[in-house]
Amino acid sequence: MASSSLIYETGLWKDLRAHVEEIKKTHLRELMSDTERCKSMMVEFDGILLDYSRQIVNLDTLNKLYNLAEAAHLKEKINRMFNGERIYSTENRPVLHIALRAPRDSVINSDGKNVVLDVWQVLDKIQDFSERVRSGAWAGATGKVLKDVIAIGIGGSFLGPLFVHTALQTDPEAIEFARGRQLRFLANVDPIDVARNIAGLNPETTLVVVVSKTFTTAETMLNARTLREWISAALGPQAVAKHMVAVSTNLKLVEKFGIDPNNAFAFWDWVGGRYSVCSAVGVLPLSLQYGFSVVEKFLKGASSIDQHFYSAPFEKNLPVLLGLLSVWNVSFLGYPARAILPYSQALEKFAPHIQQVSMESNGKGVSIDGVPLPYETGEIDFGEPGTNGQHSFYQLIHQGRVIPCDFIGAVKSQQPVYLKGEMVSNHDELMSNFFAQPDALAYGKTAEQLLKENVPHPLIPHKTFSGNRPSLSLLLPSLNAYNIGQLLAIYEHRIAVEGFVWGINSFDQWGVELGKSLATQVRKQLHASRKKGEPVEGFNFSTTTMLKRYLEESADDVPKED
Ligand SMILES: O=P(O)(O)OC[C@H]1O[C@H](O)[C@H](O)[C@@H](O)[C@@H]1O
Repeated sequence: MASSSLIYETGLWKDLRAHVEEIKKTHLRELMSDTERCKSMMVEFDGILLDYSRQIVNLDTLNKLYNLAEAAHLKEKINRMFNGERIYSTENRPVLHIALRAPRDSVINSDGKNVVLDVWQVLDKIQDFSERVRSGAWAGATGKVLKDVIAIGIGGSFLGPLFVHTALQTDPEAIEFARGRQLRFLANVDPIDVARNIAGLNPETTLVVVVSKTFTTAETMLNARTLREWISAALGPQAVAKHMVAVSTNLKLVEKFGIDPNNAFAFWDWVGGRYSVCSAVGVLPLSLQYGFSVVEKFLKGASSIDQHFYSAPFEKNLPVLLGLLSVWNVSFLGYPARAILPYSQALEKFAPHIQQVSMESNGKGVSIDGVPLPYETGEIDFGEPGTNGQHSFYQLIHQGRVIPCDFIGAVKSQQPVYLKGEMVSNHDELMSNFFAQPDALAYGKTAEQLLKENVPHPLIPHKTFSGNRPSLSLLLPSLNAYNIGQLLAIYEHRIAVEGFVWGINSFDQWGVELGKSLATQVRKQLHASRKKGEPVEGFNFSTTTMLKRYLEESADDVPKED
């Protein structure tokens, strides 16, 4: 129980609170006119430029935030993570996703064991297996090349790999390696998702990868049984051995399911589900689709950020700066949401992935010592690629609620288009918006400006923009596998920084358990009512009414078993 004091009780926290009034006196328009200030808020590392000058901060704010980080022992916490200490206290585990992308010759010890050796043993196995599948040396039961892969998994065993796959899909190098192959993801227990995944696929040419850290997740296991049946029905039960492999930390359950443990790719309990995309969870399906060499570049990009995060001083450290700014926005300025706005269709699945990493990590109600928090943690993350989002929810961001925005853009497009006679290239057109939106949010538009433009008086209030809406911009050189790895690691570590400062455990997720156990109760009831005609019992009036109606109206749809 409570052993250390909350960061909230420190003088530094109170000092930052008091500082809010001060900073709010200056509009972002004025803050932006201070070139020296803006210059100091541009930070570059390994080709990535961060511009946070449109945050509602001055140099004083930053110093106060660095002091807060010190009071929260941020550096020590980062070191403890990198040293393999058991910082995931509620399950007494280390948090070592950084080891998943560490160079082969590096040493990261956990309990006196160099885990990098284990990591590379699995990476080598993935490389070998994916090359055999891709070449046809490992073929399906009827001798055909397994050119299509369905990866079954949910949550952390799905969102990260989906994000990276979506991002690589149009990368010119990755395209070459993916020719003639397909990768699909089956996550939802909704049978519609099964139907969509198998549509147009032939079991003879399909490899199913069951991805589950625990190998107990209800959705994943039911989907795995469903696709096992799909393969068996078409090719006979013996075909399963050639058509199904697994990724898990629980190799015993993999075997029990009927998958040869030799065809299973391990990872370890020191990898959190939502931090597992660099383990076999992501590396296996992505290597099957794009070849191991492309995926290795992705790992290298993440590793570069790991080193930077570990060693750069706070004022030059991208994840630390981003994390501290988030804490500032949430805890002091009182902005509970964050919009993730990549100006690239390739990053279409970035916001959904970060949603899990961030909201499952930092949406907590107690401190790491179990003390109820007197302040809120975590952000409400959402986002869409620009420019699509502009035509959807930006209205609210410009004139409604204040939502700090992350603008993410790339200098080079994966798929440039230059049309004759157009003013600019298609990528320039996209990026015009990337550069314009942050200023629109920061500066807004005043009634005086509108008057000068002869806007009719009654429309002036409607066309006025208050401005003073914070954002930050990340400009990447391009969006190849390496850059995608960098981006992933920046956000992973940013989220850890926030959790470290808030003094919470960013690595557990007890909040998802209650719903799961209530679903078990409902599942039992549905079984008892359908199979034995038992009445609905033990639920409140509302749930009972809904359940009865569902059972009655679907009675004819469920086939009777003998
Ligand atoms: O990989 P699995 O063990 O199947 O877990 C899949 C997911 O389910 C859980 O409910 C957790 O909330 C997620 O963090 C996890 O990634």
